[in-house]
Amino acid sequence: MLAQTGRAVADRLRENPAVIAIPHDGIEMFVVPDFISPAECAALIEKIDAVCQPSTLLSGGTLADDVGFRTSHSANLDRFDPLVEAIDTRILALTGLRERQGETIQGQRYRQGQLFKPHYDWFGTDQPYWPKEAAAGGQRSWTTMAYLNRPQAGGATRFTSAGFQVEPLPGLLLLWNNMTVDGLPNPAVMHEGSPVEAGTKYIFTKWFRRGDWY
Ligand SMILES: O=C(O)CCC(=O)C(=O)O
Ligand SMILES: [Fe+2]
Repeated sequence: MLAQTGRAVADRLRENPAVIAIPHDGIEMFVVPDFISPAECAALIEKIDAVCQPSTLLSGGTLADDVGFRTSHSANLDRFDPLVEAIDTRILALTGLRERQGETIQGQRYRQGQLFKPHYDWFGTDQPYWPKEAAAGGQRSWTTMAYLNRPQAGGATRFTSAGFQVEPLPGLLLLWNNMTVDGLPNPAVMHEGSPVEAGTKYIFTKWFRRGDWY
């Protein structure tokens, strides 16, 4: 099931001329330049600033005790906001995923010195949070993430095991499959939001579940 989802999305992305595959052994990753327009980036940044709160980690997880692990601010955007809805609709058309599989778009703001240490977006099924997540659509299949601006220095998304990084390029959508081609959690997709060295970094993330998130 997760293997099928992974393949269906990847096949659809490969057929789309606007999508660029990032070739890397063992990871399915793609980018779409200019997916978010400059006006949309600016509007999203305003919305993020208006509602963001200190970012959280999954409660009871092994990482939850490390206070310096994720020092950014996060904003759960209103999924019925017309701009958010429009972007959601484009991401669904791009990926072929179902609306109800998608978590609400979450904005992230990193000020100078802030970071998100190396982690997986997939859930550890041995973790205390898992029963709750299992009931809320289950495992995360695809991550979609867009850069809304470029900080003056730092803030790349570094794939720490795979050994490459994606630089914040405003408007760029980055997509990757959190699962292997066999539909199992992929150890190769460990990544971090590396520290912003100067300026502020704004992104959004939207994760997709195996089943219905809501
Ligand atoms: O800030 C980044 O570049 C990565 C963000 C991230 O990994 C996440 O929100 O799950
Ligand atoms: Fe992540």
